[in-house]
Amino acid sequence: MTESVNIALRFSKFAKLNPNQTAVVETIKTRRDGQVVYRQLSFQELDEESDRIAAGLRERGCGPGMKLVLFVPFSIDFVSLTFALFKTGATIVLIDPGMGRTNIFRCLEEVNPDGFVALPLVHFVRLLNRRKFPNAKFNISSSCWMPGVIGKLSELKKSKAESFAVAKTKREDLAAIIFTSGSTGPPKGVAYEHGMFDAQVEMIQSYYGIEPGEVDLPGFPLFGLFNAAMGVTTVIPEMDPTKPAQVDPEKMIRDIEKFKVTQAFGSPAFWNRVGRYCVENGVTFPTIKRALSAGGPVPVHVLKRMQKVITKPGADLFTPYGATESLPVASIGGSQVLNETASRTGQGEGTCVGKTFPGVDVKIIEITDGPISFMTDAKELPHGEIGEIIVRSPSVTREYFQRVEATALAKIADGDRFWHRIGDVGYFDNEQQLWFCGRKAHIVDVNGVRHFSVKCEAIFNEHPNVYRSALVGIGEKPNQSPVIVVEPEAGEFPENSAALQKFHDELLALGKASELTQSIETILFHRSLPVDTRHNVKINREQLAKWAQEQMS
Ligand SMILES: Nc1ncnc2c1ncn2[C@@H]1O[C@H](COP(=O)(O)OP(=O)(O)OP(=O)(O)O)[C@@H](O)[C@H]1O
Repeated sequence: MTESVNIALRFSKFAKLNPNQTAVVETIKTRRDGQVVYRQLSFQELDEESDRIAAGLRERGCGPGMKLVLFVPFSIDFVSLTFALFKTGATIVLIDPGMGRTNIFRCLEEVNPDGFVALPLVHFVRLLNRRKFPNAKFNISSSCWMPGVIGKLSELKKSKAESFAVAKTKREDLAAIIFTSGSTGPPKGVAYEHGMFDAQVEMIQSYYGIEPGEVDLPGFPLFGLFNAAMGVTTVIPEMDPTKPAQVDPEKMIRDIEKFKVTQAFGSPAFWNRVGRYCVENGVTFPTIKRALSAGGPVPVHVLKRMQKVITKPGADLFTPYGATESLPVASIGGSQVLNETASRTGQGEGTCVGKTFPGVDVKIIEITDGPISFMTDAKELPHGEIGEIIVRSPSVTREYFQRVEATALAKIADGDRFWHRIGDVGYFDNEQQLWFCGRKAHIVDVNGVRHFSVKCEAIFNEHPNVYRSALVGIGEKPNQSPVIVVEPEAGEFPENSAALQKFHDELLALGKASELTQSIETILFHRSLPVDTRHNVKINREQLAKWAQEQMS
């Protein structure tokens, strides 16, 4: 008999062995006197609660083959509902609330869900648009009763679970459909099989040496689920996970100190804000063993500040590299970046994302736009040459949900296995370290010469008054005009023409001094570059190109 694979099984197994360890903590409210009220569940309580919810869901007809949209905020209920759904064998559809109404509707219609496990407000919107979701009959409200719902979460929590058994999910069964952040084109539904989540948990835990009993503050909800499967306590941060750039550092510091957090995950925008506050106020994190940051390159200034904040010997800020479709791929620690690779980044060599995880294969192939059906059609490039990054591992996803064309563009068959084209460009150096040079869609082609965004921007980012910059191309490939759009550091925006001229000339001189950026003659200043809604860090260069064109005309 084949063994069942499901991260809910990992979680339950740990809960049986360590029933009293705290599994999840959430903030309920802050009293008038400033005292914060928390709610927490032990592993046993979370396991039993998710069993009862799963039994209640199953009683009402939920099971394998069903696709249910889970739309509740990151909370204890989110964690117990997710494990309950995994236990029933149903497929969870996860949508980022930050992706905007139009995208949310488009994604939901595409999935054609069998129902919604959601907040009353979501049910209200569902009711207004019921024709768009013809199959959505299995609807559960997370709080009050709504028309068309067949149950409430509070009722599910009272179900009898004595004889409940977890569905026998196989490695290839569909566990979840998770949408990409849509920073290059519309978001796509990534089909996650149970075996892929399981491999992800295994790889992340063993690579970083994450031990049961640790305490994590995950700025990104998916990490909360992995924690429970690793025996790690989750402290749900009091923040809007769709707005990491606006996180309140004081609240993060409060919880990191109170719960002696050993690990915290946040996008570079999260650490930028927290790190600045900590350095300005002399705050350090002596309990943190590892901070993690992903979603885009982590700027050197962020790493430098965090190095002052994370004081435990041997502790570091790591920057795992990967994507929704393929996580993890590679990783590097902030101290290695600062000691060894940052100076090369400043000279335009790209961002070093480190060595690949054990069990992950990465190749660099010649850059092409169309689909590549078989690996025999791809041309592998030697070390040092920039090409498309492709990846193969047990956690890499096989397809986009019902998107044949997008799947064909992103996957390459290789015998009975396959490779994922991550959509990024980069190269391997002689020490087998992977360097990220930007997204393939962001290459600017100047008379046939490819300009890679991350490499070129780094030259301008060396100016002390530049917070970040973005390379955009005006016109059609291969004859685009390159433009660099600069967001100055706070308080450094050139407010008069003399300041503007000076800043402009300094940047132009920097650009002219490097072979990579010699052709860039147009420099524009922007107060706040448009960024993605999930990590608040990926610059929307498509939108910015239109803005640049308007400015120039
Ligand atoms: N450590 C890192 N350093 C540099 N870039 C990173 C790092 N981690 C992730 N990225 C960038 O983020 C991308 C993955 O982003 P994500 O999966 O959130 O959605 P997306 O790819 O932006 O969505 P879409 O495919 O819809 O545009 C990677 O391909 C890479 O460009």
